[in-house]
Amino acid sequence: MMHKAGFVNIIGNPNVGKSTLMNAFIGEKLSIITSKAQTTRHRILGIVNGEDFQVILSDTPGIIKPAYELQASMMDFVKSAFEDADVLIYMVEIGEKELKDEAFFKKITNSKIPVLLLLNKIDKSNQEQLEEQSEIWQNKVPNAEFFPISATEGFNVQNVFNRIIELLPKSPAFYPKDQLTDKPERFFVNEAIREKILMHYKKEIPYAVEVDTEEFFEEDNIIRMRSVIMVERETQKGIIIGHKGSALKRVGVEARKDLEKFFGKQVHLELYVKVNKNWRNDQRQLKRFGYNQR
Ligand SMILES: Nc1nc2c(ncn2[C@@H]2O[C@H](COP(=O)(O)OP(=O)(O)OP(=O)(O)O)[C@@H](O)[C@H]2O)c(=O)[nH]1
Repeated sequence: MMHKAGFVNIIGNPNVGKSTLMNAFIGEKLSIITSKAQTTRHRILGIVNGEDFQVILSDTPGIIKPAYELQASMMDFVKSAFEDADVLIYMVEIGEKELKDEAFFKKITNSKIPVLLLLNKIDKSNQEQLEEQSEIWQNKVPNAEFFPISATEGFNVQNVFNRIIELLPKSPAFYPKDQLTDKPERFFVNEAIREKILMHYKKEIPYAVEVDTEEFFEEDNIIRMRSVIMVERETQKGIIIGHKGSALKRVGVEARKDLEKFFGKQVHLELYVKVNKNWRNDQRQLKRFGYNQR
């Protein structure tokens, strides 16, 4: 039996649905999803295994013009997406007319790697709009194969996946077949907590937050975790904690429930909040959180 394996990188503007698609492929909630832009900060590797294939997916942060150091290093992850892929997925959404970064757009239209152009969220459109946008995008990226999809409804998702398998090179697997991701367990703890923070706090708070899981200790029946929520200012700390600790408690309870599902085990999660001034602009700290590869 012929075995195929390779790397698929998903790129596109913030909030178009890249994480949702990756999770639809994988069938697990690996990448956090919220309705705020810039949810994804890292490249996340997700692996879909079949008897005769292994698809290794990277979900990249949305394309943005960097305004501060964190964003600059996020864009480094995106650049690296062009270097190691066998298939590129370029995702746009209904209503989107152009890519903000022209240099980047050129890279896609000149790509030597096969490009699948996915027009996502078609569940939100009518037939007329769908036809109009399909034409616009096919003209803009003539080198790509075009698929209208709905990542949340699962429309056309299987066809895209089948096409990926066809395009992958003949190769043995790169990772053990029972592996789902290259990220350590602590990473998913951080992400689960960050998801709740994105959901429950407004404005600049989620963007000023980093989560670091300092302890992850697995016993027979329970996993004990301790995580610190870092903010940039004292005022933000107060907001995160909330009146009599109620806001923080809600984050903890909801994250714990998700983590219990994810790990299939009882979880004890201890959360605390710490002020860490300016972490987003500090090269050394960004490196420590795994952002900076320069
Ligand atoms: N209606 C509709 N909404 C969708 C679809 N796919 C994703 N969304 C929603 O779009 C929002 C953003 O989805 P994400 O998957 O986080 O987007 P992303 O491109 O990974 O975002 P960043 O990480 O910020 O780059 C979420 O609210 C999703 O539920 C779809 O097919 N239809």
